[in-house]
Amino acid sequence: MSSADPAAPGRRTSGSPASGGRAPGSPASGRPASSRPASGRPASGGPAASADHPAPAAAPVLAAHGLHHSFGTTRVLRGVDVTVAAGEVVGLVGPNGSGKTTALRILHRALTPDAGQVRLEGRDLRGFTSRQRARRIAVMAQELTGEVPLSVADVVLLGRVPHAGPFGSTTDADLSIATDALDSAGARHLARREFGRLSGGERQRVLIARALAQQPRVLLMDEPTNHLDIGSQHHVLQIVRERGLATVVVLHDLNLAARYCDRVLLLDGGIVQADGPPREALAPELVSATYGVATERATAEDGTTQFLFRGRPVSRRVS
Ligand SMILES: Nc1ncnc2c1ncn2[C@@H]1O[C@H](COP(=O)(O)OP(=O)(O)OP(=O)(O)O)[C@@H](O)[C@H]1O
Repeated sequence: MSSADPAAPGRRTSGSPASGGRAPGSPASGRPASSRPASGRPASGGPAASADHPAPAAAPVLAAHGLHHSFGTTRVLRGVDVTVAAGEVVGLVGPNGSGKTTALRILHRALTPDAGQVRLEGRDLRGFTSRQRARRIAVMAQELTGEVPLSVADVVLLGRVPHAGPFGSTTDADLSIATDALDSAGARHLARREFGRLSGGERQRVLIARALAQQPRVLLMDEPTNHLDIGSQHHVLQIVRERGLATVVVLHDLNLAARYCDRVLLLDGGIVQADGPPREALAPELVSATYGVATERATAEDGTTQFLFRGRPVSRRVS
């Protein structure tokens, strides 16, 4: 890839704990349209009405079943299923150490599970070459590799590498795609800056642009909003929704998960405690038991869900 500057040209619940409600992976847009905000960011940044988002196809693009994994003697995942369909945004939530990142890493083969299988487009993920995987799955990991002495434009163009021809040269199409990705992520003005000198939030936007430039079918994101200001958090998740990709996103902010995800998977102790529409998977009693904090759920004037955490400890579930 050249260092051309793209800026120049341009468990299942249906809310109940692990009880077998909807099958994991079933389309999640069962979330009532009325529960979605009519619009977003305060006036335009939330998810669009579900009518704007085609219902996810029944067949998942990416499906993991029966994942078990341990690090040494620590059992981290204990029979986890994760599925995501085209156009579906699945939120992976749960307390620190519950296994979210581990599950996400298994979904793109950065980690091989002790047991369980992952299928991409209906085929065993192990049958894909790394290049074939990279053409289909983009990952925005937690780590910010800030020491890389590359410009922002170069970092975003790295997203095009899996699509490059035999000589790896950057085409006009690559530049146009990278520019579009930078625009979408609100980072075009950063194109000529050195990546390693950006702020945490700026880097986050650039890494999102790189993932978009990859033009994947599946987007895996590990806490993509953790360095972003409130407005930017909404902006980024709105972008994610608009792209219509099969997306699995690790989030700590339950208000964001409720607002932007079609389906939420609540992990605790390596077990899926709930997998369903946010209204069900994030029922206050489930949230309280999972996080050990008194939780109330309110509905704001614009119809969005707002969690209130009282800070008062309550007994946690023992997984
Ligand atoms: N490479 C590793 N070697 C040993 N233990 C690990 C490794 N990676 C993760 N763990 C452990 O596995 C458990 C789950 O970690 P994981 O990162 O999946 O949790 P998480 O839900 O993403 O947490 P957080 O919300 O804090 O990011 C933790 O106890 C962690 O210390």
